[in-house]
Amino acid sequence: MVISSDTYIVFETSNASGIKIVNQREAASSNIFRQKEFNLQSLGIGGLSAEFADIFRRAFASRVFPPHVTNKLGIKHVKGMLLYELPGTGKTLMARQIGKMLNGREPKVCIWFVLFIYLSVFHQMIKLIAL
Ligand SMILES: Nc1ncnc2c1ncn2[C@@H]1O[C@H](COP(=O)(O)OP(=O)(O)OP(=O)(O)O)[C@@H](O)[C@H]1O
Repeated sequence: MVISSDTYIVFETSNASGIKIVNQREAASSNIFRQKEFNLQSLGIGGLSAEFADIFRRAFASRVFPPHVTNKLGIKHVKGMLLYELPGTGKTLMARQIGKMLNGREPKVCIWFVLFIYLSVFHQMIKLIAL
């Protein structure tokens, strides 16, 4: 084993140990997925495994690497995602369940953003009709 100035040593403890390691945030990998089971059935989501895998790959894959790795590789985390599909097909359900799984906040629909999208599409349609 070779230890250089680029070597990171990450200390981990088992949950039952009661020991909390602090001040190694830069080196430690994200623990948002530790002991989280991605079982869509148990989350009450049916038939969206492919969509979930896509969301996972795009939004969360980069977050499993420690910050020093993502910084060096210039990887930027995805911070937002626009889900689009027909009404009632599980977009909100999926966002809500993923949020719960990550101990995040309840998803909110930004009405101004939705309005902006509608106006943009409307504007494009007017331009097409005018041609
Ligand atoms: N794949 C699914 N598995 C289980 N329940 C689902 C699924 N898709 C939709 N539902 C149920 O149907 C209802 C509507 O779903 P949801 O609100 O997530 O749809 P949506 O795509 O966000 O709709 P909208 O575009 O109208 O906001 C919810 O009660 C949800 O639990």
